[in-house]
This record gives sequence, structure tokens and C-alpha cells, in this order.
Amino acid sequence: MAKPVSVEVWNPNGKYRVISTKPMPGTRWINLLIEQDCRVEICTEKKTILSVEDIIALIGNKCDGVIGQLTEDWGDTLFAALSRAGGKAFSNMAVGYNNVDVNAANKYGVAVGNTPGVLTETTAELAASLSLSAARRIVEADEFMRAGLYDGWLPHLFVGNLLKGQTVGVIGAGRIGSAYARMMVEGFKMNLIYYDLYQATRLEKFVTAYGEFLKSNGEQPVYWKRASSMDEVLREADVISLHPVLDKTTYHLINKERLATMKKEAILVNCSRGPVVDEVALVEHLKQNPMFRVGLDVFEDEPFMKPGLAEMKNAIVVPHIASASKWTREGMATLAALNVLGKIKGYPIWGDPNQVAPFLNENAPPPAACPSIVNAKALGLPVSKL
Ligand SMILES: NC(=O)C1=CN([C@@H]2O[C@H](COP(=O)(O)OP(=O)(O)OC[C@H]3O[C@@H](n4cnc5c(N)ncnc54)[C@H](O)[C@@H]3O)[C@@H](O)[C@H]2O)C=CC1
Ligand SMILES: O=C(O)C(=O)CO
Repeated sequence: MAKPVSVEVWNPNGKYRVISTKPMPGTRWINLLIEQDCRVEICTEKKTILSVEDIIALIGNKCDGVIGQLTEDWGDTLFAALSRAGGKAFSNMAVGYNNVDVNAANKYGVAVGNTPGVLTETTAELAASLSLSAARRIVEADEFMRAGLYDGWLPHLFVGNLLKGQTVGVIGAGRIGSAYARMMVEGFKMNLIYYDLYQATRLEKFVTAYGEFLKSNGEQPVYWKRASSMDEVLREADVISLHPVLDKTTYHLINKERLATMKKEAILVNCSRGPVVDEVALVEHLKQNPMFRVGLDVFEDEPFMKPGLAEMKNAIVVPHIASASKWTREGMATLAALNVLGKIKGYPIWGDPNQVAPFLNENAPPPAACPSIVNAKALGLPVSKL
């Protein structure tokens, strides 16, 4: 028998039982569920990552929907348990859903939601912060200062890289990759080279227009190039930021051989998923190339780092906080709750998961739709005409 898991209950007499496997920021998401007759149960267990057994215990015998986290393993076992309990809705509180076996969800007829759009700029801003911090050696310099080692200005002290006029490389120019590219191009006047399976037309137009603006101002214009291979980006860029989804095609996209093709003084940033980089190969590369720098938000075996990484002065490491702004995290909670609520209420799927603003407006009720269901087509769910 699974151990009981501690929960906080809101609206105990609600008709639909919705579980959140973690407390989430804000209260709007709770209120929206309560207003629509949901009993909301929030897991308050102290342990950070819940096991499959913990979640099965939470689901129990009757559960209409679950809001879960990217740290959880949503495979056949959990979707079977949810389905047995009468549940038809699950949402990750995340845009990435590599922790979810969507085929298993399809098998049990469970809708899988995610939270695109609301975290695009926040995540891109962290990638930009890591790029700047690595270029200007901010963490090393901060440690030096706090250690009381600063005894006066010196011409060689913490000399880093100037970004202006250099080339930023983006791998995966979707929502976040494109937002990051725009920040780096506009903010630091960098040229852009990107690689994606699809053409990022709006991004290209933006860089062209900005280049023309700079030229008309008598300044050096910026340029863009769509690379025909990822290797072209790795060879040519000075700062490379990774923003693809994690799947079979992107696992260990950055490996020993590819690291070797990058410039010796390049900067690599990863705010996508840890396994996109072969972290053992990366540690070795950092050891061999002290001028090569990385900024990492995600790790191959989260929450752990591969041996040696923590000791590398040329690595900046932060604990998967790229989407961690208050507005974004509250918005993610709202979108996740509305995905689950919408499915329970039989609402259609919102037509464009990139335009989720109407769901985030606190001064108006949200549209009667599920903001983003990734297996809507596979389940044959109707699309909203709103
Ligand atoms: N560190 C963090 O806290 C966060 C991480 N993420 C990660 O970022 C990922 C991207 O998010 P979005 O930009 O919203 O998704 P998106 O779907 O808009 O962009 C992903 C892009 O990757 C491209 N892509 C897929 N396979 C590729 C390949 N083999 N080579 C090159 N490009 C490829 C796609 O064509 C697409 O344009 C998420 O899936 C998630 O894993 C997202 C938010 C926060
Ligand atoms: O949304 C995601 O995919 C994250 O990694 C956390 O914001």
C-alpha cells in the first residue's frame, strides 16, 4: 500500500477533484478552479521530487485532473492510474514536456497540457543574463571581490569578451530562441546565425529591419544567416545558445566532436534541457580550454552535476530558474490549471498556443477554452472558434 501523501484542500465540496502535485505561485489558478466547482488538493509533501508511487497515492480512486511538474515521470503507470480514477486531463506546469509519454496519454485518452508563451521572454532574459555573465566573467569577479582579493584596478583584471559586432548563434529558433536572438541582436548589436528545422521568418525580418535602422543612423549594420547545418553555427558563432525541444534528435546534440569545432573562446549557454549537452564531454572541454565559457541553467542528471563541473571557474551554473519571474510562474500556474479545467468542462482547444494573453488578464474571465493541449489532434479534440 502506498504511503498517504499530505495535501491542503480548497473547496472540499467541489464536484470535480483536481490535484496539483506542488504548491504553485499565486492564487488566481486556485480561484479559477474553485469558481468552476472544483475541489483543489495541493500536495504539501516536503520532498522536492515526487515518485510515481507518491503520485498514484495522490490520485487515489477518484480524480478528474492533475497539474504536475517537469520533475515527474508521467508515463504509462501514471496515466493508467489517472484513467482508472476517471481522470481525463493532465497538464505540466512547463512548456517542455519531455517528462511526459504522450503516446501513453493518448492510449488512455488523457489530454496533456503545457504552458507556452507566458515564459518566453523570462527564459530568454535568463539566457541573455548567462551570456553576459559569461562574457564579462561576473560570477568569478563577484567571488574574487567577496574573498577580499581586490587590492586595486589592474589592466588585466577579469578581462572578458566584447559582444558588440560578434556573432550570436541560436540552435532552435522557436519562441524562446527567437526572443533571445532579438535581445542579443538589438541589445548588443550582434550578428545572428541560427539553425532550426523551420525558417524563422519573423526573426529574419526583425534583424533585417534593425540592420537598416542602424545603417540609416550611420552605424555598422547587423546581419543574419540561416545555417544549413548546426555545425555551421558552432564553427562561426562567438556565443551559442541552445533552445530546441529535448527529443531523440536533440539528445547530446552538443558532444565531444562538436565542442571541438567551436571557437576556443566561445560561450555556450543552455537553457533548454540538460541532456541536449553531453555534460561529461563538456567538463573535459572546459578543463582543456580555460577561455571557453558556459552558462548552464539545466543539467543532464538534474538536480546533480557531472563530476568536475562545480569546480570549473569557466562555468556559471544556476538551478533551472530560467522561467522564474513572479509574473511568469503565476501565469504558468494559471495556464496549467485552465488546461485541466477546460478539459474537465469539455471546452475546445484555444486556436493559437502562442497567443495566450487573454488567459492571463486578471481583470477579465479567461476564455472558455484549454490554452494549450499538445495531443489535441491525436485525441480529436475540437478547436475553439473564439
Ligand atoms: N530552462 C528553463 O527553465 C526552460 C526551458 N525550456 C525549454 O525550452 C524548450 C523550447 O521552448 P519554446 O521555445 O517555447 O519551444 P518552441 O517549440 O517554440 O521552440 C523549439 C524549437 O526547436 C526546434 N527544433 C526541434 N528539433 C530541433 C533540432 N533537431 N535542431 C534544431 N532545432 C530543433 C523547433 O523547430 C522549434 O523551432 C522547451 O521545450 C523546454 O525544454 C522552456 C522554458 C523554460
Ligand atoms: O517550462 C519549462 O519547460 C521549464 O523548464 C520550466 O519553466
